Amino acid sequence: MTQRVWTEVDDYISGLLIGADDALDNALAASDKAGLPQIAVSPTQGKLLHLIARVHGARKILEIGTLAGYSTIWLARALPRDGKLITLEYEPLHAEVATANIAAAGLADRVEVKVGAALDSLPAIAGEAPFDLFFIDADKVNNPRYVEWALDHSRPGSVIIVDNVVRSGQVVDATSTDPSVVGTRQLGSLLAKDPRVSATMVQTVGDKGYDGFALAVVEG
Ligand SMILES: C[S@@+](CC[C@H](N)C(=O)[O-])C[C@H]1O[C@@H](n2cnc3c(N)ncnc32)[C@H](O)[C@@H]1O
Ligand SMILES: [Mg+2]
Repeated sequence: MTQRVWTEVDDYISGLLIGADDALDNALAASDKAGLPQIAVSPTQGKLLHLIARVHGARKILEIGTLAGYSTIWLARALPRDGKLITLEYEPLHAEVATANIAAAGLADRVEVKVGAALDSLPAIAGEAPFDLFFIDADKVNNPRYVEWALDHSRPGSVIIVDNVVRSGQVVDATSTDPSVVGTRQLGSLLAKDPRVSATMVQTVGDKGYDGFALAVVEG
């Protein structure tokens, strides 16, 4: 199997089950126009996030790593009208593009974009806890700290999803000095050892290439 086949199959699935979507398509176009990197989740991954949030009945979501708000829109659409999503973004330009995209998607009443380094923003939103669902997709080196914070600000049954945990397969390399790989392996150890959580990691292929995500549920 090659990248060409993975992309063709993802295109087939997107065409079949997602289709054209003005808010999401315009969000990606605005992201490209502003020169933001093309590192959002794929449409099929975005819909997976949306479906998990719906199945879970999430009312309060924390996202770390907004970019242009593509995954934010998918997740926020799963919320009830009185639900809330807080998303943390380091780059002011990314936050500006995301804020416009979220407003254009009709979700400004449910979404708050906070600008700054996530570790600096987290203490200020502790009062919003517990969150029902966390989507962590920012600087991978800090993933262990983000998940620790999530565990401390969750409830039994809260869901934690961490994106990009496969690192092109480098996650198996215990000798790696790549900070993202080291952070991901520390995250894996934390998920394995912490009795507060039960987790798995799933490898994925698609139009984003070879990757994977971690899915965890907070124990009762
Ligand atoms: C992979 S992108 C997020 C993609 C987005 N979740 C989506 O799928 O549409 C990662 C984002 O995290 C942001 N970021 C990186 N380090 C951060 C930090 N320390 N705090 C908050 N955001 C950070 C980057 O600026 C970037 O916009
Ligand atoms: Mg990602």
